[in-house]
Formats: sequence, structure tokens, C-alpha cells
Amino acid sequence: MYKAMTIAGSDSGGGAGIQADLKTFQERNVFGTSAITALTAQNTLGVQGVYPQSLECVEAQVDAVLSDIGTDAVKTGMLFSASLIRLVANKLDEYQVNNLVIDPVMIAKGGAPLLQEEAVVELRETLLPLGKVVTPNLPEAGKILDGRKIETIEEMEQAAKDIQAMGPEAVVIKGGHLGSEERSVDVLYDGERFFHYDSERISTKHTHGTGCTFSACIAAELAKGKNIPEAVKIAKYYITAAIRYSLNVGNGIGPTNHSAYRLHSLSVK
Ligand SMILES: Nc1ncnc2c1ncn2[C@@H]1O[C@H](COP(=O)(O)OP(=O)(O)O)[C@@H](O)[C@H]1O
Ligand SMILES: Cc1ncc(COP(=O)(O)O)c(N)n1
Repeated sequence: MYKAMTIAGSDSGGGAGIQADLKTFQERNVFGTSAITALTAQNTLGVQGVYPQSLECVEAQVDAVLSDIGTDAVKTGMLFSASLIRLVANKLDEYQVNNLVIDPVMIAKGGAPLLQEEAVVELRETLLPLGKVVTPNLPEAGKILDGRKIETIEEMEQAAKDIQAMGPEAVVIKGGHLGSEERSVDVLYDGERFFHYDSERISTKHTHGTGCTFSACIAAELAKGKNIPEAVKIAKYYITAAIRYSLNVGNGIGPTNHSAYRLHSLSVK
């Protein structure tokens, strides 16, 4: 059984964070483990509270999992503070994790901050160089690049190249926030080539947890031995199905449907 670990925040509403990651791991047939960096009181309407865990607590969870079960890949999500980023980077180094997917989570869809402003420098300098794949959305890529505006596919390509130069092996810039185009395009740069992953843009407000789900799927596929372009291709297919059949639960922005591709007999190659 291949294994994947998520180091991220808990979303009590079940659509994003650790909950989305573990559902994705299960659906992609890898054994999922977790270390929770912060609890959030959260639902489809927004984030009502953020409760970061102590460094000691997060370290104990990572040690418990990696000293016994081990893992074939790790994804990181909400890390909240510079000190948690430093701790996680040290642990990933200590256990020589090489299939690392970094989702540089910064702000929840409703606008609540999930990363402290001053931690962006730590993210850029300490964590990004360890990544196999980094998956920023447009605002996150802009923040990593000191406030740059990214509004076209060409600007996404340049941003991917510039973030890749900060040390990770590959970067996928996600295009979910790209204007009102008819397509939703993600751009991967692997240090040599660009790849475009194109899907129809689905008209729905229920997109809570899309980024978490996408990066967890990439981690699951890397854990199984897929290469980076293949893993991203599968993740794009998986998230598109999950958004197409997203769930109208709660009164706000509902979650994606992690079983969509299976329940609707779509196949992920
Ligand atoms: N309305 C949509 N229709 C189709 N795909 C979408 C839509 N919104 C987002 N996606 C896809 O979902 C994934 C996550 O993208 P994005 O929303 O940019 O990330 P985040 O959740 O981190 O803000 C990407 O693969 C993106 O192309
Ligand atoms: C605990 C936690 N982690 C991450 C997100 C981001 O969600 P999204 O994938 O929609 O950007 C979230 N809302 N809550």
C-alpha cells in the first residue's frame, strides 16, 4: 500500500484542509496520515476561529507517523506561522522526504488569513526549496513574487518560471482565479518545459477546498510513482470532476465532491 501524509490545518466543515486531503488520498487508493498544524472552526460561510497547535504538538505528530509508518509523499497546506514553517521544514529534512507537494495556503476563500503576513518570507526561503511541486493560486503566486499582478497565461508562465528559480523542482500556477475566461487553465513549469492543463470552467459557487484537493491528488499520484506531468494531469482531471459534481451543503460556498469521478463512472487515467 502506498502512503501519503498531509501536514495542514483542520477544517471542521469537512471541505478543505486535512479533511479534503484524507478523502482525496482514500479515493486515489493511498493510505493517508496527517499532522494537524492548526484547528479551524470553519463552515461554508467562512472561518470563525483559528487555533494553531504548539510546535511540540506538531513535531510529536510528524515523529509518530514518520518514525513508524513512513510515507511515499507529503503535502503541506495551512502552516500558519513562520515558526511552524521552520519546524516542518526541519522535519521534512530530517526524514529525507523527497516527494513533497507544497500548497502555499494563505487566505481562505471567504478572506480569512491562514498564514501570518510575516511568514511569507520563511515560506519562500525555507520551505519552497524543498518542494518537488509547489501549487500556488494566482494571489498566492503574486504574494510569493512580492506583490506581482498575474492576469494572463503568459504572466502565469513567467510566474511559474520565477518561483521555480527559488528552488523547487516544479511549479503549477492554478488558474481558478483567472478572470472570466471560459476555460480553467493551470500552468506547470518543470525547469525545462511548460505544460498547460485545460478544462472547461464550471459555473458553480461550490469550490471550497479545490486547491487542497488538487495538491493532495498530486501527492497521492507521486506516492504511487507517477512523474510530475502525469500526476498533475490526473489531479486536474480529478478536481474537474469534483467541481462538476460539487455539493450544495451549508448556506455558503459548498465543498467539492471527492467521489465524483467514481460515482459518475468517470475514469481517471
Ligand atoms: N470553476 C472552475 N471550473 C473548473 N475548474 C476550476 C474552477 N475553479 C477552480 N478550478 C480548478 O481547481 C483547481 C484549484 O484552483 P484554484 O481555485 O485556483 O485554487 P485555490 O483553491 O487554491 O484558490 C485548479 O486545477 C483550477 O483550474
Ligand atoms: C484548514 C484550511 N486549509 C486550507 C483552506 C483553503 O481552502 P481552498 O482549497 O478552498 O483554498 C481552508 N479554507 N482551510
